Amino acid sequence: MHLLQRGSAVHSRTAKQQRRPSAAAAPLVVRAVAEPTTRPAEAAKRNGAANGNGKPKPSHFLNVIPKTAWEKGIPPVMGAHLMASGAIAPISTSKGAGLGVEAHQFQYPGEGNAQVVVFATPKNASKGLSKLIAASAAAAIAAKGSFTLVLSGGSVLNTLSALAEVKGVDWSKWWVAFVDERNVDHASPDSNYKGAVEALLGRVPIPKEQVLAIREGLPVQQAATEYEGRLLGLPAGVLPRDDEGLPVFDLIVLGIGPDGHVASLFPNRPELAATGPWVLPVSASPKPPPERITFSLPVINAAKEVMVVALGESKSEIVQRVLEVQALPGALPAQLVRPKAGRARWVLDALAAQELNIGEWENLKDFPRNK
Ligand SMILES: O=C(O)C(O)[C@@H](O)[C@H](O)[C@H](O)COP(=O)(O)O
Repeated sequence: MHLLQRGSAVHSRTAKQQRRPSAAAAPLVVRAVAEPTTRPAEAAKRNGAANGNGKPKPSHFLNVIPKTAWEKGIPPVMGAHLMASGAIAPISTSKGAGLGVEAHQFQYPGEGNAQVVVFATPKNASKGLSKLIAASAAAAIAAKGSFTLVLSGGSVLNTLSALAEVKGVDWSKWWVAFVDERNVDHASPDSNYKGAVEALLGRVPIPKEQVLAIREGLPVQQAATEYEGRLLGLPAGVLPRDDEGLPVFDLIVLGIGPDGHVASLFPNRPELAATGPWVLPVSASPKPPPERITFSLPVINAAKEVMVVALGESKSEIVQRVLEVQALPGALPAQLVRPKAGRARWVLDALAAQELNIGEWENLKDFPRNK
């Protein structure tokens, strides 16, 4: 585990903690920010309801997997729950529309590589994130002479603007790709590329040929294939492959949507189960615009490091659900972000973290909530 910079608090849940309740690991709190404004009683009530203790929960907490969508069962790539015995849980134990879910241990492979970093304010988070990214870049450049940064769209792009102020960055070694992109022209206000240029790329001297934007004006399937082709063509010194042939990006920075989507991997959609292509076309996206391309989940999880950035009160509910509430497989794509050999970091501000019960994560009797 790594400790992070001043002004933030780092929290981890380790696989060891979850498997061996008697061997609690020491907490990794470096420096606490102002206590989050969690109201324990309300949180306990909500969490209890989410675990099927008989209390109804509001409809927007329901995780519904339409049976018709997965006739042969939920594909394993979408995540399977491990039971306390270590066995993989049955596909769904939902008794009805998400109510009364059976108790399973909330535990996934790679759990020990996850950290939550909480900054006091969005400004601190933006600065802190910039330093984390710059540190990842420096490490990658020292190790392999290049740094591959993969961006998503939405509000996270603005958060990256502080990166342009960081001193001593060797921008000439950076390569930038997009974990998802809307299938629109670069000049469109919907373009993630345009957002990234305005927030960061237009302000730093990364060579233009090292910024991989979507090709404009193609049908979405072709746009995905063409983008994947360019990634496949990158030299191994820039984009190495793992033993499964998947690309190992140095850092993927994700935002998160209110439904738990990351990149353009939306809940209970077929793209979540894709294991072949690196880049997938998405049509009829629930978040506009309707056509997008997205990295597959295995490509995201092959990265050396993934950061999920969530700032502000509007993200607090989904952050709490993803980090503390067991979802049915596929219901919360963000819960499936678990780099198989790398590290996952959640970068939050105090408002986004306010519903979390971080203090209880060390309480092995009540967390994970498996009763
Ligand atoms: O292009 C996109 O739409 C995304 O990459 C998407 O995954 C985004 O990151 C989240 O929806 C969060 O977006 P906000 O932070 O703007 O809510």
